[in-house]
Amino acid sequence: MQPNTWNCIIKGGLVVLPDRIEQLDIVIQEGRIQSLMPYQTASEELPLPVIDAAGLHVLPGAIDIHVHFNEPGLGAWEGFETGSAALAAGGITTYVDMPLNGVPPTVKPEYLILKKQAAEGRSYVDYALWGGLVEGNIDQLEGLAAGGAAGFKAFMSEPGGEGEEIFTRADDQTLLEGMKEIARLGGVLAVHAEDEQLVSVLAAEARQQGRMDAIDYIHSRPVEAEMLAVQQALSYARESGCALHFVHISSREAVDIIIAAKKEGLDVTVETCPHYLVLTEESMLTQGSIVKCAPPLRSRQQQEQLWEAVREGLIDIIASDHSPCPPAMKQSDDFFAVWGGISGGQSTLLLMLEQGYHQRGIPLPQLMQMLADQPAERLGLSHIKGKIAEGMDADLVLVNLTEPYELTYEELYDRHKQNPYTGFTFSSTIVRTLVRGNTVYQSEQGLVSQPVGRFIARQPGGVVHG
Ligand SMILES: NC(=O)NC(NC(N)=O)C(=O)[O-]
Ligand SMILES: [Zn+2]
Ligand SMILES: [Zn+2]
Repeated sequence: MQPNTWNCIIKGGLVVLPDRIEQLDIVIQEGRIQSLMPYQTASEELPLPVIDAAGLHVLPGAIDIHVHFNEPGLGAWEGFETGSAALAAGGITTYVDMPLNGVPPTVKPEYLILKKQAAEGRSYVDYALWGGLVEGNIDQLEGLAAGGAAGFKAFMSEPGGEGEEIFTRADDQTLLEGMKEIARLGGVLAVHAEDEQLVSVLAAEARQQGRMDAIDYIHSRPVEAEMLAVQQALSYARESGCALHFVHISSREAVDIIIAAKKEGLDVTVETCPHYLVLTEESMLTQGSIVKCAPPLRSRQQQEQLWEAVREGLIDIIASDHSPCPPAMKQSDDFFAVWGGISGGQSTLLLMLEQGYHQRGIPLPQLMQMLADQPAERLGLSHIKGKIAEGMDADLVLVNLTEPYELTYEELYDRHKQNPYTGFTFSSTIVRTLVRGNTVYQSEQGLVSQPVGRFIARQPGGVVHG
């Protein structure tokens, strides 16, 4: 048997397939789904350990393509062990770590190797790694792709950050030339789309006038800044032919611009995050810096329009943008100065089940398209991850949709436990998380295995396990 893979049968669960839900037995061999069999036809034949899933739903393990775990260099902010433990407890079985907020940032092949070494043997779930596109590193992109980078990330606004070699904003020329190179490599570029010119002028004006509260921060990063940057990035995608992914889109206006480009035939995808669907600018006024993010939380009306986009199937991917920091970096009277980032990695699936399925009646297969199938598709992982089908990795989450679960401070596995939904009671409980057939988390016992996660190297034209 390959290391880190397991054999078992998951019996009688309500299995969420891409287009329907069916009661099935799932036979797992060598960490892969060997067969999906009608209920009660598998367990007698095969001498395998049986996991009884009667009364539970079996979902494909969620795939979070947008987390910041801060290693190498800034493990005190999060780190692979605590970050991936939080994801395992939240039913996430694969993540893709962002190239910034670590030291050094992942902008050279040798830095990608350092990150792989930092993660080796320390992740509870499988992972891939983003490379970065920054000013002056276009000649490094081919080496990053050869090293297995899942794709590339660029910022159109200043990302901020710490360390002597921080991740910088991609100016227009870097963005366009970088997209041409990424298109040549057959890769994808993920973009933080806010117009730096507009947000920096508005922030400077506010600070000159001594206006440095949460509301001033919110007003300094209006929806117009997101729309401007989206339009600019799309114009470069048209010119370069580069596949484009917009991270953490916060407004329906930006979604509509992206959908129009999709209809033109551009290869473009759109991601939003649970915090834009669950929290509003009011939350930033009441909960303060723990929910500071860029783009900022929007109005209730914006939120409902974003939910409509989710329901209409216009949102390709839901990702956490788990972006932690030491608590001290969240404390300042100047709201512009505190770290921007929300630590929601453990609660993405719970929130989307709660507000998407329970409250808005969005079917589970449709939810899991955004949480698993389409994230895998975007990063060339979809022949091994992202759905429940024969031959796929046995990355599964058993959920009890009728058992309430309180996300207490003690239940949080991330390092600084700054999850804004702490204390919230959900209608569903994540009962068990399996990575390639191995149970890594169980609701009663918590983490129940060593870190079994593996690096997934993306090779041009396909993916092989690292
Ligand atoms: N430097 C960051 O981690 N930034 C992140 N922070 C947010 N979104 O507030 C991001 O993804 O832009
Ligand atoms: Zn961002
Ligand atoms: Zn981010």
